[in-house]
Amino acid sequence: MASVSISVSASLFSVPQAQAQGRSRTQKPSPRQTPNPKTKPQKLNNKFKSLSLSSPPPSSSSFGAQATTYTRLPPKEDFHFPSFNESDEIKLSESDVAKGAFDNDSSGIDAEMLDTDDDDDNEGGGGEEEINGSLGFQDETLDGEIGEYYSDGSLDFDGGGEEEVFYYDPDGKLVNLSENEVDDLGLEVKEKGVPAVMRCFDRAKIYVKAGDGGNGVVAFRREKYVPLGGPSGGDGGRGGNVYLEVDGAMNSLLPFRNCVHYRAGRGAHGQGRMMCGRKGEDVVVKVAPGTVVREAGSDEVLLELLYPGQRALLLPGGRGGRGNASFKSGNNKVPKIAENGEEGPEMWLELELKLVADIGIVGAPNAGKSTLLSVISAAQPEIANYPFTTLLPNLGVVSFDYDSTMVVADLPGLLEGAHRGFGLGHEFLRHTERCSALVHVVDGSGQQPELEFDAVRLELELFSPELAEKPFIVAYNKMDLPEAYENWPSFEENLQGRGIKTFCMSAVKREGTREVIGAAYKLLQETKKSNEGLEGFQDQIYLNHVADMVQKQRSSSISEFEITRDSSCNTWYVTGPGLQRFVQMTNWRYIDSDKRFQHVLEACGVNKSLMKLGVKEGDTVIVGEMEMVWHDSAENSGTANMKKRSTESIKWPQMK
Ligand SMILES: Nc1nc2c(ncn2[C@@H]2O[C@H](COP(=O)(O)OP(=O)(O)OP(=O)(O)O)[C@@H](O)[C@H]2O)c(=O)[nH]1
Ligand SMILES: [Mg+2]
Repeated sequence: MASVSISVSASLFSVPQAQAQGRSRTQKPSPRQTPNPKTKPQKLNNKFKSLSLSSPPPSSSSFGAQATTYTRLPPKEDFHFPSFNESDEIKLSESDVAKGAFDNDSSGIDAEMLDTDDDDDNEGGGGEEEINGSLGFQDETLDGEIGEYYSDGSLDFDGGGEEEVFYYDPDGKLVNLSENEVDDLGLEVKEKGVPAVMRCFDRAKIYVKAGDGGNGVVAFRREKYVPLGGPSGGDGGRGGNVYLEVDGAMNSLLPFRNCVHYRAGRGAHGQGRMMCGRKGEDVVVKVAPGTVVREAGSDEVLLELLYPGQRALLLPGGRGGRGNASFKSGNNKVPKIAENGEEGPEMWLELELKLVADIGIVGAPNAGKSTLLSVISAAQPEIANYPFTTLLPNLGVVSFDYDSTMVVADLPGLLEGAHRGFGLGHEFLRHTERCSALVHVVDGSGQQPELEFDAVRLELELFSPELAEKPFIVAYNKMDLPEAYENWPSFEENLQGRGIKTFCMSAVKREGTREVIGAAYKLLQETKKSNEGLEGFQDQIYLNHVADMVQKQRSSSISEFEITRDSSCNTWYVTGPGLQRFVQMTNWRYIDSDKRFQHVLEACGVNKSLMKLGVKEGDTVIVGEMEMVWHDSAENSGTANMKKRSTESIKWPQMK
C-alpha cells in the first residue's frame, strides 16, 4: 500500500468522518494537540483568516490511483500528514468541512499547523486543533480499545479514564479541566456534529398550526320599513387546515432547513347582515415520499407518507364562532351574545425520511457503488477514488422497458463499526429498511474481499436483523484489475459454499452489470409477489386519523371534567377539554355571555361538584384560562331554583 495514496485517502475521507462522529467535548486531545478551538472561537477565526481563502479547492485526480477500499481504517503507520509542498492538488469533500483550513500559499503549510512540538502554543493551536479535528479518525487497537488518530500521528483513546477539556481562560491562558470541572463551571463547549446538510437531509422538525376560527359578531338588522329586524350577526369563518402531502419531486427534507413554521390562515370574522366570515387559507406541507411523521418528543408514528400524491389532513382548523343570529330562540329574541372563534390546534412534528427505493446498493467505501448506479441508471452520482465520496444517498431509476422500472438507492459506504457511529453509512442505513432487496458491492481489488464482505454484512445485522434478512445478491466489482481477477475464483467458491448468489462485474467497463441488475430485478419481482396481498392494502391506508383524533377531543362532552384543589391558596381547578374549549370560545365582551356561562356551569354540574367538595366563600375557581371568585351568598337565600341560585351565587367573571 503506497503511503502517499493512503495518507491522501485518509485525509480526504476523514474529513466527513470527523464530522459524522461528532467528537465530543469530552474526548481527550492528543498530547500534541492544542486546545479545542471551539472553546475560543475568536482565536480560531483569526487563525483561519490567515490560513484560508486563497487556495482553490484542488481536484482529486492527481491522487488516488492507489486508493483502496477500507472496511477498517488504515494502520497508524500508514497514515501521515499530506505534504503541502507537493504540487498535487487535494480535493476537499463536498461538505466543505475543512474549507479554509489550507492556505493558498502552498509553499508550505503554516509552521504552527505542522508544529510537532509538545508545547501548548496557544496561537498556533487553533489551526492545529482544527486540522487535527477534521482529520481525526478512529481505529481499533489490538486489545480492542477504540482510539482516534490525528494527523500528527498521535493516537487518542476514548476509554482512558476521566476525560479532559482544554479551554482558554479570560486572560488567554490555557486551562486543562476535567469533565466534572467543566460541568461545574457551566462552560459551553460546542460539540462537533455532522454537517447541517447531512443532518437535515432526512430529518426535520417543523411547527404546524391550524388556523383559528373567526369570531362571530353581535349585530341587529336596521332597515327602513322593517321594524324589530332582529339579530343579524354572522358567524366567523373556519380556520384553515394543515395538510401533509407527498411530493414525488422531493427526495430529501432539506427544504425544511429554511422553513420551519407552517401556519394556516385564520377564518375571517362574521359581519352584520348575516354575513359569515371567509374560511382561512389551508396550508399544505409537502414532504418527500417515504416520510415518517411523529409528534416531537414521542416515539409513536403518526403517519407514514409513502406514495406521491398521498395527502393527509393533519390538523383541522378551528370552528368559527357563532354570531348572535345563531343564538336567537323563543326565549331570547334579541341575544346579545356571540362566540370567539375556536383556536386552531398546533404541534411540533418530527419528520424522518426513509427513502422509498426498490433496491439498495450497500458495501464498503470506495467499492464502486456509485459507479454501478451511474452505469445502470441516468443518475450521475459523484464518483471518486477515495472513500466516502458519497455523503448522501443517491437515487436512480433503472428502466428495462416501458413497464418495468425500479428505483435504486446508492448509499454511503459502510465501515466496520458503523453501528457504533464510525463513518457515515450507518446514518443512512435506515433508508435500506424500505428496500425490497439489496445489492452488496464488494471491491475485488481489496486485500481481503471476503473479510470486507463479512464486515459489511455484520454491520447490517447489527443495525437491524430485518435488514440482514432481506434478499440480496453480491456484486464482486473491479474485475478489470488483476488483483480482483485473481481473487475471484476463491471468493466465488467461498460465497457459493455459503449459498450466496454472487456475480462478478467491472462497473467501470460496464461488464457484468446487466447480469447484476437483472438478478436484482428478479429478486425484486419475487419479493413483490410474496408481498402482493399487502400492497393493495397499503394503498387504502386511511391518513386522516390525526385530524379525527383532534375532532374527537374537540367534541368531548362539557360535562367531563376534573376538579383538583390547591389547599395552600384555596384554589380550585376545573379541567376538561370540553369546558376549556367553551371558556376559550366565550366572548366576555357581550353581556349575555356571562349568563350563558353560568348556565352551562350549572347544567354540567360544576357548581354542584364544587359545593360537594366544600368550596367556600372567597375561594378562587379556575376554569380553563378563566379565574373567578366563589360567592355562596345565594345558598343562604334558600332559593330552590338551581339556575337562579347559581347565577346569583357566583359572580362571573371576576377577573383578578
Ligand atoms: N478499475 C475499476 N475501478 C472501478 C470500478 N468501479 C469503480 N471503480 C473506481 O473505484 C472508485 C470508487 O468508485 P465509487 O463508485 O465512487 O465508489 P463508492 O462505493 O460509491 O464509494 P463511496 O461513495 O466513497 O462509498 C472510483 O475511482 C471508480 O472509478 C471497476 O469496475 N474497475
Ligand atoms: Mg459513492
